[in-house]
Amino acid sequence: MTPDLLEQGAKRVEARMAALASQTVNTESGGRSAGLGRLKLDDEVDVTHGRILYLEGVNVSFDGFKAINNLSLDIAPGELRCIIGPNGAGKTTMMDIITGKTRPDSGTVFFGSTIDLLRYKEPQIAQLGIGRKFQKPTVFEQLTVFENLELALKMDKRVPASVFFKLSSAQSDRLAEMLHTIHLADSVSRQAGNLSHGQKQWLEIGMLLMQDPKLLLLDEPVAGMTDEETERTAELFLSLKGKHSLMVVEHDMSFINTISDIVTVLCDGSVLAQGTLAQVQSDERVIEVYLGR
Ligand SMILES: Nc1ncnc2c1ncn2[C@@H]1O[C@H](COP(=O)(O)OP(=O)(O)OP(=O)(O)O)[C@@H](O)[C@H]1O
Repeated sequence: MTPDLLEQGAKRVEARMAALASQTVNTESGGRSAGLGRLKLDDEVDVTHGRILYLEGVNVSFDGFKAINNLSLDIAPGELRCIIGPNGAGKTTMMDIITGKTRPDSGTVFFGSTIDLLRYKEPQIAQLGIGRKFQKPTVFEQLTVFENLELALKMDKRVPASVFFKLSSAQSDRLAEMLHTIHLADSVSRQAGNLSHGQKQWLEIGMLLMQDPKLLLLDEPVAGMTDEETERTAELFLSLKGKHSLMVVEHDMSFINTISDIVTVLCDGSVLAQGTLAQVQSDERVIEVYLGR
């Protein structure tokens, strides 16, 4: 990461942020930005160095307790990375750092080669194209599946009233395609509150995908799902791999076995082991702190 690259990246992002503030950016849907108020920054994430996410030497302490301890990790564009580790390993805190919820005491956190995430606040990081899915589904229960996805397209915090919003044909096509991707094409008119837990999770993932995130962080996505829902979620994630970069925190080993390429094991706030699931599962240190519990 050269100072030049850093400077160029920071300048580009700052220009876009300034444009957002003055509402002069050309976006889809008649001046509103597509997605939940997020700018489209398709050309802004420089992955020429082969990394969409890069953490180096990150430290965070809470009241003297080191939750993240010299953590270094990187993810390639289009990769589906699984993160496992015992309770308290620092998985959630790591995601909090990437998304700007928690500020590290020291270290480096980059989105691509040029965007220093530590310069930005949580909403700006979402605008840059990092989506996050928490463990519990959060959809608009009173609205239909279709309306939830439509809302994900049209909601724009800068535009107070969105009553004049009308889907373009490209957006309608995209929405229809999304319904298939998230296995909800047959439930388009159902109220979200009446969906199963797994279907709500898919719907929320669909809402995030409508914003076309570059990187999606997912915290225990299959917790509480039936076996069938878990299988379909695995299919969904495998279909997203390559188009999006994904970081998935999970405890469900059979799910990880189905979806993973590289698995990172976190323990005591840093990387304990990394490799294929078979490799980390046969690592004595991993068995001792996590798998052999
Ligand atoms: N805001 C906070 N204040 C104090 N301690 C915290 C805070 N956030 C996290 N911790 C501590 O940091 C450590 C790492 O927590 P974290 O939630 O990141 O772990 P985790 O790997 O996500 O665990 P789990 O699998 O149980 O969700 C834990 O010991 C936790 O108690």
